[in-house]
Amino acid sequence: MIKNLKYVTSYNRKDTSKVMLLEIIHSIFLVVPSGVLLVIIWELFSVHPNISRIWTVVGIMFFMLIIQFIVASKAMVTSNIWVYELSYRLRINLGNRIQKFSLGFFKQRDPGEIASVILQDVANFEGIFGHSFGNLTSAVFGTCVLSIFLFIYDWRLALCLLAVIPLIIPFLGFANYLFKHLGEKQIIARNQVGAKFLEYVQGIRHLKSYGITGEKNKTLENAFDDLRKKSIRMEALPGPFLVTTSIFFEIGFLLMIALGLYYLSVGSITIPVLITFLIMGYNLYNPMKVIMVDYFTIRYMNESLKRVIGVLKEPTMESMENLIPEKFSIEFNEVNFKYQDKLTVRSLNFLVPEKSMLALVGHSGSGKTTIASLIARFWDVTEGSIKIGGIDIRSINQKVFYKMIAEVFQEVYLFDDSIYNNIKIGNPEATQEEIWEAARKAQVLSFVEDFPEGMDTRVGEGGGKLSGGQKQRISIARALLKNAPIILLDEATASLDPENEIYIQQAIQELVKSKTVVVIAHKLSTIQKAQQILVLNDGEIAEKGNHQELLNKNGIYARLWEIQQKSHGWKVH
Ligand SMILES: Nc1ncnc2c1ncn2[C@@H]1O[C@H](COP(=O)(O)OP(=O)(O)OP(=O)(O)O)[C@@H](O)[C@H]1O
Repeated sequence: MIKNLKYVTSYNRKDTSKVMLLEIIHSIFLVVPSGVLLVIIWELFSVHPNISRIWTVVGIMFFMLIIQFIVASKAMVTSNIWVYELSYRLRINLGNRIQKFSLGFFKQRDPGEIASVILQDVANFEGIFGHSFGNLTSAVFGTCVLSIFLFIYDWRLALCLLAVIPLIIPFLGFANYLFKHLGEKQIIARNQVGAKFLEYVQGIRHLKSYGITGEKNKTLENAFDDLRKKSIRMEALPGPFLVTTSIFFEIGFLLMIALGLYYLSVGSITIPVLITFLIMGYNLYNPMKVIMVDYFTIRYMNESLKRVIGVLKEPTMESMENLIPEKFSIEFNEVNFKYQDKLTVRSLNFLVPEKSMLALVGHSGSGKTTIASLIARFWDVTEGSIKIGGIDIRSINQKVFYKMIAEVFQEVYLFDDSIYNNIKIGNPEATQEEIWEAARKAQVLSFVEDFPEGMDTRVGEGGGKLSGGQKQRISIARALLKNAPIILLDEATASLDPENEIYIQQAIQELVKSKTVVVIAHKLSTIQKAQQILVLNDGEIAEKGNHQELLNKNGIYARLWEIQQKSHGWKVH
């Protein structure tokens, strides 16, 4: 826990020391007035009380009270600013870090989980740490200062009060153990609720269309129920152990009274000392109770912090050397790739010369999308290397790399903005003329003309107000505007109506002109002109050549070709 707190507070070391110092001063001024109380009691019990001395002490106590008030206010404001500053930095760092993760990271992790780390876990840190850090610091120092006073007055009674502490350690240890494990489970359940809720809201359209909102709602209810149970367990199970520790404090206090009375009876202490112990002794335990409660909340917060730091420490995909290629050939050298432990593509060796087209063909699950994703560096290869223009893609400057590649995949994500702005994403610096030109070439204008607001028409969340073919044409326009030298294309013509299909084919012809193209082909008729075709089988290259060479081989490709010729428009997978 200390390590995690050190990690976070390192964002603002200067203010951390300042807050600690203020809290220490605050705790000293909090307990010192009760320390000088003995002087008043002493005077009151003397035969001739020195009233002016009593007033001086009262004056000192009043002065300390004012200082304590000023320091406490300052500590509160400073620590709040400090904690909000730390959580602000945490959020910014998380945001910056997330930008550098492989795109594969987002496919692997639940978006709800990532969101809950940024929103919930950081908020947990902010809420708990701001409140408990000051309490804890002042309680620890308050206890130390108070103990020193008590030891000065009578070390035997002070020892009696403190002797209960070792007895409560095993109970605290056990409560701590329970809290850690149950807290971990509660946080997982809480994040599950977030993730399931997000999934439910995002998928509600499809759930409704299949009439299964009720079933999914049940899953959501189960997640809520799980969270309820785990939250109750987390609060209830360590509770009895904490209550037991309070009983030890009461026992310690009673023993101190008994011992004090005995010492008084044998003349070993005076009445003022015993009265001081009765007042201050009870106060000694209050900060300890605060320590216990706040310690457990801080432990709970630590579970959130662990997750935040876990995300901050996830490996990023930064460039090793920041090189910039001048040519745009693509070369695979002995590439193997595993998703987790599953070897998905193996021993891939091929070269796509600059400005030529490579088509990937194969049954569903044979590895076509994985190869395209590896070129786009959604993931890094497990073994071997991929080079662009002779440079390992891991050594290419990241910004340059993402500008070099344009993807037109089946899944098109459009922002809830105008068609014009959605195309502009391809190149935010493009002029109005360039955007209209891209829209024309990608056959976007041919459907935009039917909309009253034309290019200013809002497409709705995720492009929900457009058809699949229309969305794809916008994504081609984006790619055209990007004018990247490498195009990764996932042909999705099978689900489109004939009119849309013709438009998209025309748009693609525009897009791939003079580019290095890797196309995931579903209809073999569209790739006859490709310079190279790779036929994949279970992640390996089964056949390689151009259309005619592969037909001559009379293997898998020739069979697929024959099937597609017979059933016109039939999809390969
Ligand atoms: N994110 C992932 N995590 C784990 N396994 C994956 C992941 N993505 C794909 N796979 C697996 O890798 C294998 C290859 O998948 P890939 O998507 O590359 O095939 P494909 O040839 O493009 O299929 P399709 O034509 O159906 O899109 C499949 O067995 C698939 O289950």
